[in-house]
Amino acid sequence: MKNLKTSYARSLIEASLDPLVTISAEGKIMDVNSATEKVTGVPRQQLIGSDFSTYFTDPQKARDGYRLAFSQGKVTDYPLAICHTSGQITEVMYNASVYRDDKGDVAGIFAAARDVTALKKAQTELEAAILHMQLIREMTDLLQSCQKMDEAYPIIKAALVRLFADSVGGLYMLDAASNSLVLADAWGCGESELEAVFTPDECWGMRRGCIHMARVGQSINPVCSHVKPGTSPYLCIPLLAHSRALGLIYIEHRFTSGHPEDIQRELSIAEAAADSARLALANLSLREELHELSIRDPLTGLFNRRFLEEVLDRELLRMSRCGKMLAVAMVDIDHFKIFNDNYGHDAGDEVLKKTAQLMNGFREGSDMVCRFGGEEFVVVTTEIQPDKILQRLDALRVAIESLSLKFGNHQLPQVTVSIGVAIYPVHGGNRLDLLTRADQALYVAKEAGRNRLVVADEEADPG
Ligand SMILES: Nc1nc2c(ncn2[C@@H]2O[C@H](COP(=O)(O)OP(=O)(O)OP(=O)(O)O)[C@@H](O)[C@H]2O)c(=O)[nH]1
Repeated sequence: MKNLKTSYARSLIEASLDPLVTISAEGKIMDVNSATEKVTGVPRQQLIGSDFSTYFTDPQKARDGYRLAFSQGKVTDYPLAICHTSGQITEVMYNASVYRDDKGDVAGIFAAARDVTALKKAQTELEAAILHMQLIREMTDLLQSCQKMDEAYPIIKAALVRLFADSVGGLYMLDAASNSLVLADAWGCGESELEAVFTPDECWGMRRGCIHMARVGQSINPVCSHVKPGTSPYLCIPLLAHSRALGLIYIEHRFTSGHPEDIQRELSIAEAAADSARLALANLSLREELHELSIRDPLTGLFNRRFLEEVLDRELLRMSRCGKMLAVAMVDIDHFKIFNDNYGHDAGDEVLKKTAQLMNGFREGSDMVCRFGGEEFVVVTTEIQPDKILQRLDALRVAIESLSLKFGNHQLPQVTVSIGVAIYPVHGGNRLDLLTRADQALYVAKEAGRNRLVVADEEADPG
């Protein structure tokens, strides 16, 4: 009968998929089931009689739990990690209670472990997913407040660095003029480690218009030619808005594992981040295009009067803070009406364009040239030394005088300009005063015979 009971108890213990163990009062293993052999990788004969704590990643914590069970009579859901001889770790929760001998004294502990590795992994993944979503939301919020593309790049970069920890990557923007992707920002490496410029054709992600992942597991995806040899698995995330290419995010990433579901998760994160970045960049590029249109004169491509007024106010404030001087020069083409009257309006336009081109080439540093209206231009130069700027402006006048312009088969007459100059703070402290004084000086130049430069009179009143 006793044998029957023992055999019944053994069958029950062996039937359990959870590791079960009895431990003596001295901390030696007295009995185990086969689930314990499996989780430790150690055969039963070797386990029995050995110190129970040595099979855990943290033996001290295991001994503390054992003592707790001894003093309290039991412990529930005590977290430990069992280390297999292969190095594989199994996260477990222990439930243990004391057992007593015939006299009622505590003889040892009976402990049952529950494998919570999958649960823990799911928990970690959930926490990571929440963190990722928070980061992407934060990035989206910040991107919505950006006013320029340049402000958006560091935000996208910061989010990607955190989303793909330990990654190497780069943000490329498409330069429409040269049809090339230009590295705007890089992380996790020196910029020289990434290709600085390449064409969209060299990237499979750009060609396919979707995320391209290569060098991952068994993937047959081809490696893009912009990727340097010997790099880790990588992702190319094209930034396309309304099927217009804006740029590319390149991420060289140590994927958490080669498991398909892990790879799929990383792809989803990349897609969510790219969606947000794509929308924000599309809005910003549209806004920049509109802004550019609103500040340029369509005929000459120079800045327009509206932009001049905005910049001049800003620059005057800057000059007053740093105590430097600024020059406003009004440049007006002499007898411009003759070009229109004698050669037609298109010839007049040609003269305006060529003069504007020459003036644009004359710029140095932060000089700004704008078309003020009609045949009148304004040059603003900051942080000047008056003598030098007057010399440069007169050199501009001479250069215009030397222009040789043709329209169709006609050689056009010589183009000359008159220039009126006002200097901050000598001739005025604000935009209106300076423009008025420059205009008055221009009038004097015209009256004096044109094709000359006149500086505003220090004594005169702008009013
Ligand atoms: N072709 C062309 N002509 C323009 C444009 N804007 C203004 N004009 C013309 O420019 C001429 C300016 O002439 P005026 O202001 O009389 O002066 P001017 O002939 O330059 O003579 P001064 O300034 O006195 O030397 C006018 O005939 C305008 O119609 C433009 O965009 N294209």
